[in-house]
Amino acid sequence: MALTADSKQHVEDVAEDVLAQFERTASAAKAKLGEAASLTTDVLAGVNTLTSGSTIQRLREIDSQNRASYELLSREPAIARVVVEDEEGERQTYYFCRGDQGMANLGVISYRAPIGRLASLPIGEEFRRPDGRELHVLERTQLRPAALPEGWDSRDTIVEAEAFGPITIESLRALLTKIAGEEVTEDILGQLLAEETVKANVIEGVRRSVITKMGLRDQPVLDQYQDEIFRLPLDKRLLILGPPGTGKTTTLIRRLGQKLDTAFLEEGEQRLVDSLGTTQGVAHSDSWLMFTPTELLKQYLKEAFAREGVPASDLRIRTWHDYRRELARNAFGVLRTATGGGTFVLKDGVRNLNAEALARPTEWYSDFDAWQRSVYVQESRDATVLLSQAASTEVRDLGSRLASILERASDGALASTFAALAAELPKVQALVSKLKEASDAKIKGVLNLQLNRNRAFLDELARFLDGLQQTQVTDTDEADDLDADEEEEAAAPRTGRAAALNAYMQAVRAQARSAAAKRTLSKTSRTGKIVEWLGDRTLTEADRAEVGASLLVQTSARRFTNPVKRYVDGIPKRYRTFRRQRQEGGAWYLKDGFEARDIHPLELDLVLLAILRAAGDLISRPNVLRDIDSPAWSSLQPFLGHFRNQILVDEATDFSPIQLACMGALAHPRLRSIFACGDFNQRLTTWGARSTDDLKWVFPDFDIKEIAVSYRQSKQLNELARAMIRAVGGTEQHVSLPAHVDSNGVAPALLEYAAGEDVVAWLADRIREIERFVGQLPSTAIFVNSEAEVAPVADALNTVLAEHNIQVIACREGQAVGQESNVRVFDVQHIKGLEFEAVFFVAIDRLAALHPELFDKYLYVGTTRAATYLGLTCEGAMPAAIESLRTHFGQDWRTPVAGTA
Ligand SMILES: Nc1ncnc2c1ncn2[C@@H]1O[C@H](COP(=O)(O)OP(=O)(O)OP(=O)(O)O)[C@@H](O)[C@H]1O
Repeated sequence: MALTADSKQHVEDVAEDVLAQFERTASAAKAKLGEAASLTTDVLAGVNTLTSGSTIQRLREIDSQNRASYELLSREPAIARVVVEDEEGERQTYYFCRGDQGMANLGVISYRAPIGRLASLPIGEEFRRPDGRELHVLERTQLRPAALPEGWDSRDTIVEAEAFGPITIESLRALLTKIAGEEVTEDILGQLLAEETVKANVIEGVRRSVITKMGLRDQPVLDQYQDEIFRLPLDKRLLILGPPGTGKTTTLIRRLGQKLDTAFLEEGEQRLVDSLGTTQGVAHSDSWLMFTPTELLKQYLKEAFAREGVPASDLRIRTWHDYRRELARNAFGVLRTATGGGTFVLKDGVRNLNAEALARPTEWYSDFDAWQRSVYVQESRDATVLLSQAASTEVRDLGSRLASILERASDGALASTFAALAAELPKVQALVSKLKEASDAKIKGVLNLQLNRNRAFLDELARFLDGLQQTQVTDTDEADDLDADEEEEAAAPRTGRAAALNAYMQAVRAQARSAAAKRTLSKTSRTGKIVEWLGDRTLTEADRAEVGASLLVQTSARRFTNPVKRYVDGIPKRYRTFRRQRQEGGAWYLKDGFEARDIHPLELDLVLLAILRAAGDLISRPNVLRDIDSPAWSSLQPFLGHFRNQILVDEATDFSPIQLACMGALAHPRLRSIFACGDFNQRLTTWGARSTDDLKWVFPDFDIKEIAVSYRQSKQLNELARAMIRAVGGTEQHVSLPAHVDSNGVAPALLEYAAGEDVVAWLADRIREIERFVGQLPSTAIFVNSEAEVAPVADALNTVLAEHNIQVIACREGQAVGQESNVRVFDVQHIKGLEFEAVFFVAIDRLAALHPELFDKYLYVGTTRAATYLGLTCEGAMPAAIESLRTHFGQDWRTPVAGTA
């Protein structure tokens, strides 16, 4: 394009300023890199041996941060240049860089700093500096520095000023070089050609860039709405909603990058984060966790995290599927392990939930949680009743004190009950020890008697036990649990005399207890069998009643030796009882077809949430956190290790409200920093959150922000996406295309009544067409309906495309492999959150039959992965649900679509 003479001069001045600034900054950064190395060696050499290891560690950290910043600046001296004017009419030019440190003496500031917002503001906007000065944006340039052998350049620079723009300049260097050429050349042909090159170098508006590889595109400067969101304070519960391609994930990563750097936190936040770091023993930069729905998305985002300088992202981006199992199995003992802990066996395929549970998970959870709280309180009250009826006045007094505390317990306020119970702990503990000593002495007394009569008694018992172990592999679940809390003995010995002693004590206790409670022991249980074997080699009947009574008191009193632990650890077992009761009542569960120990993943979410919230509610109280080492609260300590300063969730609408609440409960209660993004129309799970009400249930103070500029898709594909939402009855959203960008593309292509070789030939033709149009093969994906189709489709395409040396990769199980090729075949279930220049969707009519519940969502998510080229194939006719979209499609990209030519 041609600019006016004034504007041309202006742009040239800008170009000169920019390239000189790049040179200055990069040289200064390089010089610093040389200096920094020797400086650290000096400092460290000067450190005497008394300086603590942590000081040296800190120095090393600072040193490596500095080095990383200088390295970044030497490669990328700036990403934006902004000219502002203050109230007095004074002008100033700022340069902004990507990393966390700029070079203030050269006028380069980090984009992450508050004033970095200038880079995102449109011309004419006002910005108030922290010192109160108002700045008015006059001119803005977005830069992409490139170091060439002949010097610095900036590619596809976007310049915007009050008088002109935005314009895109392919090469700032070429702009300046051509000017010089104009003056010296005498050659008219040369001048004409040069003029044309100059014109081609400057383009009106902003160009869409082609996606050339698999991975989130680099977008160094955000738009003003995204920018505002990523800068919001750390201690917020934020949710960004927006249609596909509006930059939700981009904003999330940018926010994480900024918030991990304590220099950009607010003062209060910095202090809090420092103190959490000290108590938790984990640096703020490591204290985060992000959830994504698929492994593939995690791979896809890897490079974007690296660009942000976020360390070890691999370890901290997790799928809920994996993390849930880890928490439930290794941390909270909900799932069974080989060492004997845990209650349940997780079964993905178990069919035990009814439609109500699936449709109203939050009510289901609330029902369970209210039930389990009241059962806990009721059982504790029952225990105090037993204590109040004991023979000893000491026990009776304790019983009535505990009873009056529980009297005041309302279901919602267990924390104050626990606090009140805490004062009684030492007395309860002393009582239990005293009683236990006495009853143990009695039992050991009879044992000694037996040993005096027969020294081989324990060995004989051990042999009997070995026999029992072989015949009886598992004990019945429920009966044993009732008494299992008898002793909190860690790892009871399993064989030999020690095991025999243990078994003897337990069996005699069980016998005494049942005598006192006037119950009979089950003859078929392990204990029943041992008691039978013992015959009269046990307590006398009179002793049995007395010891039994004491044991019953002990059991009741033990409920109060560590009530918090009892409450939290008892949740899985309470869940099992809840399930049985509700199942009998016909609520939430199917009548039969599953075993008591099986648990569905969505049930496991429920149990985990009850545990996490129970612990989190207590820990969030300042007095609890302060006294976390005291016996009353110390059982909560392990939870601290699971808290993170920041929790992030990408594609939040794929997670159920219960899952989101679990993730939220992992956020440190002092900060409660949660950042999630998603889009209800893109929900690809049957259990995912469906409405803002679901999300408000998770956090009543969720601050929901909407963004609406759709950057990914061409105008044609945007229109198709919107029409699709209307056709399938999704929620219509406000969406607009970026201003000044030529978003015109091509109509999507449709192939009907085709299968097998015909489809492969059509795909191959379209792929070749794209390569011709673009001049290179951009990032291209082919979606198929199942894992089994991935390899055959890739193989068939490879055969056809071999003559043009186009390699097609089969991405099995959602694994993206290698960078060497740009055409990949995926099972459609893995494609959430990704973006490609071209997308083909094979046999979408079969998708309708495969996933009737989610067909429209898969179709919508699949088609919105494409930036420019979209091709759909059907084995039969286009599915009826989207027949109305037919007018949007062409057959290929050579012939224009009817009505749009
Ligand atoms: N401010 C911006 N200017 C230009 N392009 C942008 C901007 N923000 C994001 N993009 C680009 O838009 C594309 C989509 O971004 P991103 O994947 O973050 O969107 P999303 O909202 O998470 O999408 P989806 O809902 O499909 O997961 C990316 O190529 C990204 O680089």
